Amino acid sequence: MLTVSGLTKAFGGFIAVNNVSFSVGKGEILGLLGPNGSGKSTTFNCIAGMLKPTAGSVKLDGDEIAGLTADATCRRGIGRTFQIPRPFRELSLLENATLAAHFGSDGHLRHDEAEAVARDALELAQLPTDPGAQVRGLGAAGLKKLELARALATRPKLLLADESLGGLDAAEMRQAADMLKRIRDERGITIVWVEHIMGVLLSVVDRVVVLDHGAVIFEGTPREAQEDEKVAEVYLGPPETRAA
Ligand SMILES: Nc1ncnc2c1ncn2[C@@H]1O[C@H](COP(=O)(O)OP(=O)(O)OP(=O)(O)O)[C@@H](O)[C@H]1O
Repeated sequence: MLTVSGLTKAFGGFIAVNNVSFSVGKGEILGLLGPNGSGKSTTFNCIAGMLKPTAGSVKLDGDEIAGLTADATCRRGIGRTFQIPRPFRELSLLENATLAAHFGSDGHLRHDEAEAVARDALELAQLPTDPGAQVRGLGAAGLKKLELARALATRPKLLLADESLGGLDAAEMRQAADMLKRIRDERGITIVWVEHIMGVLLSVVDRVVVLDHGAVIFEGTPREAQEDEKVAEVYLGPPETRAA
């Protein structure tokens, strides 16, 4: 469904993403991993239209989308969450999700239709749907859920989830991972999940791509990733420096 080929992004003379290629099949959950600064967000932003690639191709169901704006990629069916949630804090949860539903439909939904889509998205993210439920008072996990609900309300076929585990405790991480899996299992939504920590992600994703210094250093199953020496080196350092 998504094919990234030779994706390159330079900031001046610095190449943040260097000739990156991978693909994601329909209904798959792909984990895009790598340490801080390895180029994950830049790759993600080139796919979602927040950045224009310097070179390369991004195809969604065979159509070239590299260089399209973020609005255009959203309307093609790419929904994304942001690492740092920035909801409209003065609006209710339902209003936040309804706005996202309107945005995702490019204004083609009636308000009651957008609200129905929003309720469904909030339910999927396990948030209250009553109009009185407010953003204030939500903790880190609640804000991450709202971020997910807003992305789902745009009715994506491909969900790009950015650092969904940041700031969560172990139980909340497990819940966040299970939620992404359920979204794929129940709705068939394809997911690219960007994360710098491997942990719980490996128990949920079908395949893993690991970036380091802007390049793909590994692609394979979660089990293969756990056994791969290059991946271990990137995450744990050279063998001689690791604790026994
Ligand atoms: N707008 C920019 N201008 C210049 N350099 C940038 C810009 N955005 C990112 N970079 C650099 O590109 C490299 C890759 O950054 P990127 O944010 O994609 O990494 P990341 O893997 O997502 O890291 P993190 O896990 O910390 O979010 C880093 O060295 C970063 O400093």
